[in-house]
Amino acid sequence: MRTERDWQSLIRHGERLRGTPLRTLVQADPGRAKAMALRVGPIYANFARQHVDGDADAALLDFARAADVEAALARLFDGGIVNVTEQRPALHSALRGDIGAGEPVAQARALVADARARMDALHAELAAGDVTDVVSVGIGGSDLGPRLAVDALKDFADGRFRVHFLANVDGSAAQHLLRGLDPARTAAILVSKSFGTEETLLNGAILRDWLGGGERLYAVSANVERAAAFGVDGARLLPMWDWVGGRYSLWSAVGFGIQLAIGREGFDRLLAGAAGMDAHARHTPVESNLIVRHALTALWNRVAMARPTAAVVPYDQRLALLPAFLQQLVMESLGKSVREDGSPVPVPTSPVVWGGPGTDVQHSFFQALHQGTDVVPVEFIGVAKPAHPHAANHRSLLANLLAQAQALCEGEDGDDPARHYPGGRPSTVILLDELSPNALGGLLALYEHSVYLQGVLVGIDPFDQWGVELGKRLAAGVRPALAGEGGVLADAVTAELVERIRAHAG
Ligand SMILES: O=P(O)(O)OC[C@H]1O[C@](O)(CO)[C@@H](O)[C@@H]1O
Repeated sequence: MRTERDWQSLIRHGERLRGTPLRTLVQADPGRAKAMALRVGPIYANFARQHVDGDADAALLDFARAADVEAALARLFDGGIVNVTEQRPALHSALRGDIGAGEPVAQARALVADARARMDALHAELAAGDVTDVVSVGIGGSDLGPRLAVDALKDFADGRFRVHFLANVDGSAAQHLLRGLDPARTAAILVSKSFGTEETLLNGAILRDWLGGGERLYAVSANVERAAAFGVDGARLLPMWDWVGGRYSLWSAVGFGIQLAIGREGFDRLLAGAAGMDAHARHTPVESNLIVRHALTALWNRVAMARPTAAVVPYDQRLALLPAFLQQLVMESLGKSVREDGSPVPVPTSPVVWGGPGTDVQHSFFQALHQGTDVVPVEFIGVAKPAHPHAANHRSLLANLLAQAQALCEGEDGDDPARHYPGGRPSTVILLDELSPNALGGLLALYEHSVYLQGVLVGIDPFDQWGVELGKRLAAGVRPALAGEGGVLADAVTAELVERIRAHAG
């Protein structure tokens, strides 16, 4: 656990640096552009426009060493109990490579190999039939990662299946999706680790009825009994395990939809990219470890510079869903107020993560980034090589990315206050050589491990999500009231709102 003194050192460096404009730091040292950059395989990251100097950097690295991040990474990969409140390991790395050691990891890997073989068999069975469309039904971690990967990698689709996603319990989502599909040529995969998630069960029931039975109904779950009770044949059930967190699960059978979209080889390359990042995380000293640098930068902005939000802006339409994926990964993992031992966290935790694809968002929220009263650190993501022939568009896209990052940092003085750009707004630029399955795998693994280390640095459990439970419990009481079947609702405001809804629900 961290001590107050450690935090004070970072906070003091933050206060000191507030007196030195970011652009002064950047302009004073032309070597910074190269010195503060790292490359891991197809992923290059440049931190030169973070508001950090040599002394602050040294303090951050000291902080990481004092928290023994290397041992923490070894603990993660080797199956240590890193999910303390649930007393579990978090073995997502065992889904994609052979980085870890020890008996729990070996056992996990054997289960994973078996699951992959079953995925291949079901894939072959589906491919041999006349199914053209597959609907992956799930929410949160059982949706966001696979949905992002299928969308981001559509240039790599083998064309055999169209893969769709259904998450929201709003019936409009199911209605609009199914309107365009033929039940005779559609299969559904119900993806739910718990098989107890209300949204997935309700949408799953719509799909089961619409398909006319369980013949083309598949599931991925750790709860075999509940899936069977729902009507899923054991032969069409793929496994999940409690040692894989939902938001870290796209590499498992939860990503079956990804395999159906881009083929077994494409899925393998996605996993290989993540495994490459695992190896980098495990074997690279802290000062040149991209994961450590990324995590320390996030910690710096949140704690030392007290930035309450963080924006993610991919300049690539194929990564439009990345901000939504990162919202769950970061905010469900780090949105905690107590440490593993139950004591209050002495510093602010998860930033509010938000964002959208450039250049679109330049025409919506960038005004506030440039001239608003809050400083928002931005993570820009660009892809060097396009997957289309429109070279002029691609140059424009990347020119905008580079110009925005420069403008946010440098600003521009103006006599007219309305036209003055204060600058001093930090950003990181991440460049992928191309948006391949391998590069996407590496990028997502980078974020996973950075979030884990941010949890370690703060002392919280990044693998639980108890905060989501209360609302779910209360919804169970409100539902009958909405149907007019409930008793008296204890909360007067909720009761009033129920009455208003019932007056118009029809
Ligand atoms: O896979 P399941 O069990 O349906 O859970 C879906 C999602 O719900 C959550 O538990 C949050 O409500 C997430 O952590 C999880 O990814």
